[in-house]
Amino acid sequence: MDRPGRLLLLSELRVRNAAYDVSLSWCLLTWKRRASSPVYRPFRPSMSHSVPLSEIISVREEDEEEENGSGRKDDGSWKKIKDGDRLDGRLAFTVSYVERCQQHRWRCAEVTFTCPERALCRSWVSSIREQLASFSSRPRSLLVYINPYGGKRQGKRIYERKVAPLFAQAGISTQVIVTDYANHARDHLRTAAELSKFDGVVCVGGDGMFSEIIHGLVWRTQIECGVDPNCPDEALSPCSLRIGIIPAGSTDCICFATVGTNDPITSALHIIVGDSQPMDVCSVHHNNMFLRYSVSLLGYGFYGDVLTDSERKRWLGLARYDISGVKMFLTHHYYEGTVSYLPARGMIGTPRDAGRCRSGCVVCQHNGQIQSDRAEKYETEKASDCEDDGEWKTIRGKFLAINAASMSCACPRSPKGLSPAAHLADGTTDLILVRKCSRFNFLRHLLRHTNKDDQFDLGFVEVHRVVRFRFTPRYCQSDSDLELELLENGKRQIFSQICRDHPACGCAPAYSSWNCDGEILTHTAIDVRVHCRLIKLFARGIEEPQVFEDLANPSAI
Ligand SMILES: Nc1ncnc2c1ncn2[C@@H]1O[C@H](COP(=O)(O)OP(=O)(O)OP(=O)(O)O)[C@@H](O)[C@H]1O
Repeated sequence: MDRPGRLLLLSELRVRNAAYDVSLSWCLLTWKRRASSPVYRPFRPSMSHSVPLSEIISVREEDEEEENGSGRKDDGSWKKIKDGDRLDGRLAFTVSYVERCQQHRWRCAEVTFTCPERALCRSWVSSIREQLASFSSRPRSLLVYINPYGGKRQGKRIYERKVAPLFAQAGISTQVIVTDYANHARDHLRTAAELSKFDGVVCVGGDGMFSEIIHGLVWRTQIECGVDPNCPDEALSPCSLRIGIIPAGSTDCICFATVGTNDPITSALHIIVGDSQPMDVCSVHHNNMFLRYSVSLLGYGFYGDVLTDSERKRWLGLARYDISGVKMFLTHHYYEGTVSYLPARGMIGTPRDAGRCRSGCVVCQHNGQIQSDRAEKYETEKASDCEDDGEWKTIRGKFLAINAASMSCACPRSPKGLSPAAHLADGTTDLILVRKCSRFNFLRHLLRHTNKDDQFDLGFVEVHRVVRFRFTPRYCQSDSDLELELLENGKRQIFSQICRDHPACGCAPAYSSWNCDGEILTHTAIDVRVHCRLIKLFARGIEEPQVFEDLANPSAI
């Protein structure tokens, strides 16, 4: 069998009139400048470049016009060719590849090689094309949904100008649907979409649009696999199609957490090279009735109230979140209820780790394996109480906020996010309980989302890594629960309840709402279960700066 590093081609070719030794192996394309003089030249550009084949976007033979220096590109546009770039009638080919820029951005770079003979040029082009065609993870056909009203209403323009040309260059065929109404994409995916024709689904929009896509895709997968989506105890079947996100919304939190930047070109390149990032999805039920899926934040209390209030102020644009945030902070409502949860057992990592979920995360890999082993065991043993072999814990109290973060929820506004050490694909969610405290203390907690201090290192905040949880607001608790509480707390409690039920007195409301990835849920009593690695994105997680720098400057490797 051939070894991965085996050399496929080695030739002396020219790049900008300089001689280079160019080699092609199964994993790398390398071009190294031939030493013309032994004199040390510190300011000369790097002498050696390497590009992983997996990051080559396309290769094309230069046409006659370009060879003759007329400078016409394949797509009909014109580009400037400097004198040194003129190819003087010799045959040449151009390789487009991923180049890393600052802040996790990717760009498409090009290098043109000039060959001494036509046959050699053809051999190079066909060898590189053969290698690219052998990458089975690369999508060939994509179903694209564009929300024309997301964010600044630039979705269509962003796709047409920045993304479609790259897909065409990489030879990807597309079916594009511009949505006509909210939930158009979800409904199309649930029923009409011929999914067998595609290798992936692309969402051009924000987090709300992404949520539509997963609701359509996850639902469709369950129906096709015979799983009842309304049953909270059923393990959901993973979706086979990957999802790409081209950010064109207002916050684009999911894109930021999985790619490290909100940049349409970077996202398009991750799709083209066929990246794959698994991701957990939480199902949210109320009494055996499916409500929604969530991938980022479920928030009751503060974050639920901010969303509810901001929805009434849509006309204010993005400023509505800040205004509602300040208003809800000053209002300082707290809510009573019971949280029960199933802690994550036998897994590595805690919500207070210093390490972060990054590309190739070992915590996700380890915990994901444990979860799939358990799921297999469950399948073979069919143990009805498999889940209950863990111990449910219960906390009753008054809370300013109850948050479940299935990912860090980092975004440009809050670079650390609500739970900085949360993982994308470890099968858990971080349950954060902020108990009733003074406004000053709550402000301290909120400010820690933006600075370096540990936001959980406060007496009134607790955090648990869980695989399932339930919440019941106080006034949904059973009569016997309430009687017990009243007996415990004495007569004063009865008057407080009467007061709360009486709107005229203007005291705090008894219920908040759940903010589920930016949508308001219709019920407050919910049952949430994490489904490990239910979906996959065309992404690779945020790359560590070290990896990033090494690959950006491969000659240094
Ligand atoms: N054609 C359409 N007309 C009206 N609404 C639509 C249409 N297509 C999609 N939507 C809805 O628009 C909502 C918002 O879209 P999207 O998430 O793309 O942008 P955003 O809200 O500005 O960004 P973010 O969610 O990142 O803050 C989504 O909930 C989606 O269901």
